[in-house]
Amino acid sequence: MIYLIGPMASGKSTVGRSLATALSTSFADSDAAVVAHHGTIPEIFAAHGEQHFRDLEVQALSRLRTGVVATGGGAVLREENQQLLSRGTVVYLELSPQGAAERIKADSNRPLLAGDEALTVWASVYEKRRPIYEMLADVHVKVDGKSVLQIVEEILPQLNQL
Ligand SMILES: Nc1ncnc2c1ncn2[C@@H]1O[C@H](COP(=O)(O)OP(=O)(O)OP(=O)(O)O)[C@@H](O)[C@H]1O
Ligand SMILES: O=C(O)C1=C[C@@H](O)[C@@H](O)[C@H](O)C1
Ligand SMILES: [Mg+2]
Repeated sequence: MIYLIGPMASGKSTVGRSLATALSTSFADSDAAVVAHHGTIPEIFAAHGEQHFRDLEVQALSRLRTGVVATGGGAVLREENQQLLSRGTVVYLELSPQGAAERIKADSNRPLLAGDEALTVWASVYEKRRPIYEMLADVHVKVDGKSVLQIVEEILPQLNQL
């Protein structure tokens, strides 16, 4: 199992799909798995709160057992998920605030980034999580200024060296 971790908009879903294709394996996304069963992420946050979403995220991740899995940006917060990820190979995508600014402007699907303070929130959420991403990472790639294909080509040789 290969898990993609990193802050919101770092490209876990996009790079994960492309990495799975390169490795001729399956791709799954824990956010998409939650949404498929429980409705959109903004709806879940609004109706039941973030901790309920985290419970659903733990359930979804525990059910994904093959191939490449893109996690949600906050999945690493839960101890159960940290243990699960540690049993697989973890790829951490690092993104700068400048890179994030370009990506999150027009996106309304991340409840934690709703509103004018989106980038400030993104950065403060990231700083709290950065030590966990670094602790879990087997492979660490800085994604700024790189195409999805370039990122995949950077990940592949590092996976082979593990
Ligand atoms: N290397 C890249 N270059 C340019 N744009 C990218 C790149 N990777 C991803 N993107 C774009 O950035 C946005 C965020 O990507 P993506 O949804 O894959 O991030 P994510 O890490 O899965 O975010 P989340 O934590 O919210 O699930 C998308 O619009 C995607 O098309
Ligand atoms: O970083 C986060 O806490 C989140 C990231 C997204 O992938 C979603 O899982 C959700 O919007 C929460
Ligand atoms: Mg995603």
